[in-house]
Amino acid sequence: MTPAVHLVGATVARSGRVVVHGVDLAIAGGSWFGLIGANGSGKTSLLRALAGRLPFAGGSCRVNGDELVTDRAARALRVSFAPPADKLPDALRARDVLELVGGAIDGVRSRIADLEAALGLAELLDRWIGDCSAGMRQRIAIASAFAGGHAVVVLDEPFNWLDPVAIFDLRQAMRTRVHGGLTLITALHDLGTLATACDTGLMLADGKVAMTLDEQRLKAAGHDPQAFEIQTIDLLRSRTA
Ligand SMILES: Nc1ncnc2c1ncn2[C@@H]1O[C@H](COP(=O)(O)OP(=O)(O)OP(=O)(O)O)[C@@H](O)[C@H]1O
Repeated sequence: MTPAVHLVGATVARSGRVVVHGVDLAIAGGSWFGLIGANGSGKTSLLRALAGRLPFAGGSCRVNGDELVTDRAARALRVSFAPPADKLPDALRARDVLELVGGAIDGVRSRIADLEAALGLAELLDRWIGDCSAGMRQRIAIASAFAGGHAVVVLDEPFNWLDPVAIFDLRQAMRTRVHGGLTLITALHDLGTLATACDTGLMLADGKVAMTLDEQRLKAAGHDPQAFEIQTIDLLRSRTA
């Protein structure tokens, strides 16, 4: 079956320096892919390029079979990406942001009804972003990634700043969406979520693939998250030493 996302030799440069070197990965439709790695290992650069927010410097990037490596605009249309929560404009309300991304608010709310409770959105809609806490901004940023009804959604560390209840509820709601066909790609620093919620993934180190996490490996990780955490931390330490 054609992967929802297929990268071959994907390369990304920042300020003229290559920071993602020839990454290969294939993500099945209707699955949750987790990207892990040390600070500065290239996760955000790779995800921003996939979502058309940065150019690729080389390689191939297919989305549902279509080659889009040189077409940033097409990637941005096909792959939704949550804006960085701290970059949301203070002078807008949550409902303005959601309408900018997804059109009339009633349509957006029906599209994200299953996430509304997890994100506590009803209480946020009319709040000015300038008056929001970091966790509230993160809730709005995540809601906006789903507002357009995309089938492929990229979230860069979505659980940052969220309280434990929101993390639990959002993880469950996103898992249910993945069962329903969503392809979800997230950078994560939380190995527990990787082990228990993701279907596949990989570890980046210095912009290169350091470990591929296939379905079998993550299933085993889900059965013994502690052992997985120890092995993964050891590998992360050895790759950043
Ligand atoms: N705007 C930028 N301009 C130039 N270089 C950048 C920029 N943003 C990131 N980089 C560099 O690109 C490399 C990869 O950074 P990136 O943000 O992709 O890593 P990351 O794995 O997402 O890190 P973190 O876990 O800290 O978010 C780093 O060496 C970083 O210094």
